[in-house]
Amino acid sequence: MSSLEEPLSFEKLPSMSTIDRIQRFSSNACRSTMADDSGMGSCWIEGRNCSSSNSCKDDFEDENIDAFPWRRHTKEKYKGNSFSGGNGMAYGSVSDTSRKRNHQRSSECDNTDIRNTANKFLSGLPSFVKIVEVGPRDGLQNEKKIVPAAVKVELIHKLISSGLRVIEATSFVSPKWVPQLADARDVMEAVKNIDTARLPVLVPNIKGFQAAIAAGAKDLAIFASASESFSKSNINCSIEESLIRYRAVAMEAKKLSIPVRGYISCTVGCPVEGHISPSKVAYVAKQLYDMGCFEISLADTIGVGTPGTVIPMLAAVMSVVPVEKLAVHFHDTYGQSLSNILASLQMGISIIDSSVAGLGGCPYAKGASGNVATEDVVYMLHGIGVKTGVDIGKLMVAGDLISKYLGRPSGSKTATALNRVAASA
Ligand SMILES: CC(C)(COP(=O)([O-])OP(=O)([O-])OC[C@H]1O[C@@H](n2cnc3c(N)ncnc32)[C@H](O)[C@@H]1OP(=O)([O-])[O-])[C@@H](O)C(=O)NCCC(=O)NCCSC(=O)C[C@@](C)(O)CC(=O)[O-]
Repeated sequence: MSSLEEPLSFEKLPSMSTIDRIQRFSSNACRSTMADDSGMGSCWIEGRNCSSSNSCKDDFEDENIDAFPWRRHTKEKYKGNSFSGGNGMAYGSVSDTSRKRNHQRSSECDNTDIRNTANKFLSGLPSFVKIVEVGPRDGLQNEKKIVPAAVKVELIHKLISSGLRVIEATSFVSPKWVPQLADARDVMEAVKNIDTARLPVLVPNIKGFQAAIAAGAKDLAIFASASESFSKSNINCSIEESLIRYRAVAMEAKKLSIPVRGYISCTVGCPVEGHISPSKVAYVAKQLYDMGCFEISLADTIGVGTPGTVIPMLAAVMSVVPVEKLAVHFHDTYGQSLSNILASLQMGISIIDSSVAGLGGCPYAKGASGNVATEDVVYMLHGIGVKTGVDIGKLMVAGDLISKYLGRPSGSKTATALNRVAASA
């Protein structure tokens, strides 16, 4: 553990005694009254007399500080400092005392066994995941309060500063349909010369394509659906009609060597049609792939999926499109995004869409809530040893900017927790 904003990774395994305790959770466990700010949840310890909450708490804290060193770290390193959101290394590393104690513990147990077990579950994961940040587009498109182009541009700059290398900037769609993005040309004009990140924009048809190219877009995305009803409500045409439009866009883009990403909405569920069959998704994915999309993002637009529905859908799509061309795009309506992402990684996916501060939702998908928060995705990925190139502290600065502008707290649990930890230090 080297910094406040880094999760406990499997390389920094908790001691065997801590794991033993966790495994000994049982229904007759006693609950301490300690207020928990560790991210571990409440203190449940089997077979202990916790009538004295202090002894339970002290004991727990002793263990917990080693398993979750940012608590000690926070207390020691943040005295008098406010959270800067800077580079992780600036926060130093776990205290020597803590390290010594960890060392003693590891000699008491067989850490090789623990490591082997961890590797069994995590070794198949990609070493690096490309995050496609969709906050400025998907994140904002549903916001009623119009965000000025200058704020959108500042947000994009801050996201780039955090290390993100693909950021969806805006959409060239009808301003009557999506008023929030009516300033697409202004945003694109302001960011078109950025060469440190790719800034794709959504286009629904040739009109949008022409406007995007004229404004300086160098990366495009087209968006189809696996649900007939959603296609109608989102882009006012059938799936087949949309594929005809998108083929025209893809052909024009090819002439200019402009890469085109394809989206498929409602890949597991539709607000009108309910369950969507994996074969429908595979059909649309193959069409997008064949028309030249370099990447296809599979969206759970209303966030109803679980690994139980996401895995069969991915399996169907992977039978017609190479897995390295696939991305996943989860909305967190039912709190299933991270488990779906982990399942997707285990299936070989290494491209994940997410939105800073958990902003988002499609205006034409009733009940859809925010996208999975980028901070939460980065926290989990770093915690399981997957690199992203993203500095979570700097990402939180971007999240703070837009959350403050919108006048509401971040939708990211990680950002909320880290801000709370920093504030209490
Ligand atoms: C596709 C249309 C345009 C069809 O809309 P329509 O009304 O059927 O189109 P139309 O061809 O009849 O044109 C109507 C008006 O729109 C104009 N128009 C036509 N095209 C454009 C354009 N490109 N840019 C600007 N203006 C355009 C056109 O010029 C005309 O203007 P008017 O003559 O009335 O003044 C409309 O339905 C639309 O813009 N839909 C976009 C909806 C949208 O952006 N949804 C959110 C993005 S998708 C999403 O969020 C899901 C995703 C990708 O994140 C993944 C997931 O989670 O599922």
